[in-house]
Amino acid sequence: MIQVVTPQHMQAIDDASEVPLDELIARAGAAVARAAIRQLGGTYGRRVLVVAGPGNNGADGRVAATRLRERGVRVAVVDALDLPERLPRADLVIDAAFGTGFRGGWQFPDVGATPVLAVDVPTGLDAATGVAGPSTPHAVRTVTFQAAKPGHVFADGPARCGDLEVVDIGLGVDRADALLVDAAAVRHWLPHRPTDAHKWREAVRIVAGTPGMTGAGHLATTAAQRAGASLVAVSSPGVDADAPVEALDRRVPGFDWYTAVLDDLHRFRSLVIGPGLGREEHTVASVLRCVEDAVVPMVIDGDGLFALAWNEAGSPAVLVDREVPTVLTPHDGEYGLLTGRRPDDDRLAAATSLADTTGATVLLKGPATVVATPGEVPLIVDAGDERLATAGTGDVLAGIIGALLARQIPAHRAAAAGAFVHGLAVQRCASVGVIAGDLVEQLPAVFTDLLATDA
Ligand SMILES: NC(=O)C1=CN([C@@H]2O[C@H](COP(=O)(O)OP(=O)(O)OC[C@H]3O[C@@H](n4cnc5c(N)ncnc54)[C@H](OP(=O)(O)O)[C@@H]3O)[C@@H](O)[C@H]2O)[C@H](O)CC1
Ligand SMILES: [K+]
Repeated sequence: MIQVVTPQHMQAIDDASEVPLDELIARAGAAVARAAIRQLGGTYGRRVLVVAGPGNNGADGRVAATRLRERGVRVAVVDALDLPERLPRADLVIDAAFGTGFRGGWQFPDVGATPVLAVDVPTGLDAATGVAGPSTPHAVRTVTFQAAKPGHVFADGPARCGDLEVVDIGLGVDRADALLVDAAAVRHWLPHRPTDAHKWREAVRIVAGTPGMTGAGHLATTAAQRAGASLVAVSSPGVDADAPVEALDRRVPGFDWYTAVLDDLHRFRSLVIGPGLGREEHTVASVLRCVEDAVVPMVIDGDGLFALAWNEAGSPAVLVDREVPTVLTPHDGEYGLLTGRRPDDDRLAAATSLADTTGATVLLKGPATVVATPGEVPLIVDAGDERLATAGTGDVLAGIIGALLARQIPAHRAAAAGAFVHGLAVQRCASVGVIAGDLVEQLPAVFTDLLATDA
């Protein structure tokens, strides 16, 4: 997995390093030159323009200019603080104006359609958050050093950075602030089905869907089945017996459905609660009883999160007291309900603080999803795309995570693996018109591909 380190932490690593700064800059600049040559597809006859600033980012760019000239590339270097009226023509612009030391108020020049290669970050992109400035260029490639920064992954980062290349310049990273989840990691986390398997061994209990929202129960159920649950039992409180739910259906009518759920919960390995449950007072009360008394790993999603938030004074307490893992899956609105404040631009900090106050695993959904658990290095999943912002996809994710928990994957990894698989599923879907059920259909192929690939 790629390590992600905050800019402040990277500065501390630099300061503590025995490698002199000049040497780090020499290595960084050489790596930028190599990336430029790859981008240009050669050296002969190629022209490069380096926009170089006054700090170390500019120094990286000037070293790259020297290396490129040595290879026969025609290079012009312009000073970012003294730009000429007309920029020299080029096949590639290297943005070495400013990196992590930028303090705003400087505009990157208009380079028209010429591709931009960014050194460390495209100028003006906040390396801590990924928020772009007014003139931050859209780079085709960004070369960064030793570790990715949160800014490469969140907010405007992916769109502004283009392809991200992380180059080893010989700094030892003591600890990552987060890890970017990849296929090799997820493959490693997925257990093989044991030879002594039986249908109760990886059984998932789901409480999801109500009259008018039975689809949520169906999506969570089929997703859990396709993600390897050996048996799924779903309760959709209040849904009458004629409603079309295809999975094994144990409907629980009435108010105090929690007793029925808790009574045979010992047979199950995980519980998913919340998708499409509704927000009635008795639903809230039943959810809270389940959270208090269920002694299996649990995913709380959708209206289950609302129930926790509704119980304003007690919501962290009811979670802190749980002795088995809990996974919360909020989007920004639900995060706001739970904490009283929507997450700010520092999404790693937002997920971590909710995990710390609740003791739960928090999966904060977004274009880059963060998974935080007390005592664990946060995981970032950027596998999906904007088509996941479609009704019902969250129900699918909750079902997948429920199945992975039932398969005995620890909560932190189960949540991240679930988000990763969910992201791969949308990538496999036809380009437009994706509905949540399509993700479920893709799951067998996603797991097959994951397990088949060597990496
Ligand atoms: N381990 C690593 O990742 C390494 C990264 N390296 C590169 O170093 C830069 C960070 O270098 P730094 O010198 O700290 O910062 P910058 O190059 O971004 O720029 C700071 C200087 O620019 C001045 N500045 C900032 N904003 C403006 C502005 N709007 N107008 C004018 N001048 C500006 C700033 O002046 P101050 O007055 O604020 O001090 C500084 O002079 C990192 O991004 C990597 O590219 C190294 O290669 C080492 C290892
Ligand atoms: K830059």
